[in-house]
Amino acid sequence: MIITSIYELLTSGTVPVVTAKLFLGLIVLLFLITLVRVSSRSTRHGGVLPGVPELRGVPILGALPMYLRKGIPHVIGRMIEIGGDGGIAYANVVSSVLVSVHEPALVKEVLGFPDEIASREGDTSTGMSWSPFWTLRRMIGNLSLFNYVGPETRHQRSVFIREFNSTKSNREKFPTIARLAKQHCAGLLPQKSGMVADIRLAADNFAISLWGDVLYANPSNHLDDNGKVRTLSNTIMHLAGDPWPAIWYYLQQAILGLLSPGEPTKSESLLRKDIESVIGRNMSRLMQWESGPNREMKTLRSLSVQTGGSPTGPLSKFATEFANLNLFGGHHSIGLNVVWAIIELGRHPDKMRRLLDEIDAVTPQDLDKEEDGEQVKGWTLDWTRVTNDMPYLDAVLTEVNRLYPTVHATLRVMNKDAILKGTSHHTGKNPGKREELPTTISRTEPVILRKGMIVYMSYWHLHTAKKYWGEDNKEFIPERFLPDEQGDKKRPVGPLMSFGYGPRSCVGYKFASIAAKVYLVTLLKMYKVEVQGTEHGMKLGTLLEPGNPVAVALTTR
Ligand code: HEM
Repeated sequence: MIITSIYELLTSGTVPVVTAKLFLGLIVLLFLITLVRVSSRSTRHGGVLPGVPELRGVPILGALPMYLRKGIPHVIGRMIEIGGDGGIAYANVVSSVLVSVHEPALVKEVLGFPDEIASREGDTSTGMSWSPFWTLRRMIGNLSLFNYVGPETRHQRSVFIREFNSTKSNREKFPTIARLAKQHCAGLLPQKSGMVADIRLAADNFAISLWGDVLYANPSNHLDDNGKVRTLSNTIMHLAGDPWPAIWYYLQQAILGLLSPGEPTKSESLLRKDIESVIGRNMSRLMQWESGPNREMKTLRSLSVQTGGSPTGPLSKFATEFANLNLFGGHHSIGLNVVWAIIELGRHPDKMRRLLDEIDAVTPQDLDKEEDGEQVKGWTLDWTRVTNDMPYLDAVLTEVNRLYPTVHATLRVMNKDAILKGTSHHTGKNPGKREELPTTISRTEPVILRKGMIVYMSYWHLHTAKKYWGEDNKEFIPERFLPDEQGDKKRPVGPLMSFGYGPRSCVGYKFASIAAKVYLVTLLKMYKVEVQGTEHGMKLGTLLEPGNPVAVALTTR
């Protein structure tokens, strides 16, 4: 409230501009001094990281100006450059320490740490955390599996895995995925061929509709309230990856004492209200469905029942948390997979041809089939054929996830001091039997990661570095994942972690992958797709996205 009043006063024109600037400057100075004091309390460790290259910034603030101006992906990129073959570098941001670990063996070691040693949020009791997961938690309302730690996590993961990563449950969801993919693709061409569509919007809408149907029996989830789910999801995604909400939060919570730790700000509360209204509307749909003649249990209810909820009525705590999380997660990852695949296939007509041949082979035209009791001509998608008989499709998606990992980086905040064991090995290949990948780490003493340090790991770097992938590291070559004509796999295959690694890796990727595959196959089966323009750019924000909209011209095949 005070912030809003100050802001209103300063922008009302009643205070001279110079006074306003001086006043704001004073607040920022006050904030930075407190930031230095508080952060130094949480990361007091002297000597920072002996022997590890430092990305130097400006006095006192360190890399903060770079972080605020260019974003964290840029800071990570610079640390990777200076860290080189050592696989590790650091930067001070005021007196927080950001570390980049970017050598596969070391990354696996950090991602393998249990929660008590390293977690996504770290200690948030000071009200300050650079971790985007801390901002995310305030926006989507308390906890989700992303920030849970402790013994309960294992049970939660197993429930998710059963529901989204198991063959049995994805096979059950397959008819819904295939039906919605057909409906959405057909909807792209209401009147005439040659129409241009925004493929990002189209694929996101499919994904939102799919989640709506699977969770709540609401396939029009993408249309309700003029596409509110997509807008909300975009807002959450962009705010979570932006450092400013963390700074403003700290200013309001720790300096001005306007909030208790973890309490959302006014704008975060408004966002939460919007989320609640979307979920409330979806819950009414679910209740309607459950009171109807259909006996099939929707996924959200199933998640609820598996975690102690009753078969009707309010959801279990776990299922409610997932409903919140789902507003942010799940849509973009499916949509982006499709968009990058279309961009790259558009750039490589030979690879598009090879994929089309495979699609046509598994979806013969003029197949006589029965739909709603009538014999119709058409094509159909079959679970077994998509999952077993489409190796090229699989290779295309794997290559898309290599070059464009939607989650391009992650972080862990150290909760305790821990030795990075890999750094005690010396130069050479495959030191000990701990790691299969070549490593060039050369160091005389091991690195000790200290409590409070924030360790970033760039999946995108691991996926595209020349030293792991060879000379054609940046090229789109799905064939690298297939055997050659002699049945040999000759190309070097480096580290692949698009779905994370270790005890907190992705629990939903198989569902996401089958959804992206089915939509892609359906789109390419129905239309000749021509990507418009060549410069789509690449934006490393919270997720890895194209920098510009991707328009495609569609002609019926
Ligand atoms: C192409 C699609 C997807 C990609 C690229 C992706 C990627 C990832 C990655 C990289 C992580 C690990 C993050 C880290 O190391 O900190 C992760 C974790 C997670 N993912 Fe996914 N994901 C996808 C789809 C999904 C779907 C559909 C769900 C919904 C069920 C989901 C739910 C989660 C959850 C809950 C976690 C946290 C798990 C834990 O902390 O134990 N993901 N995902």
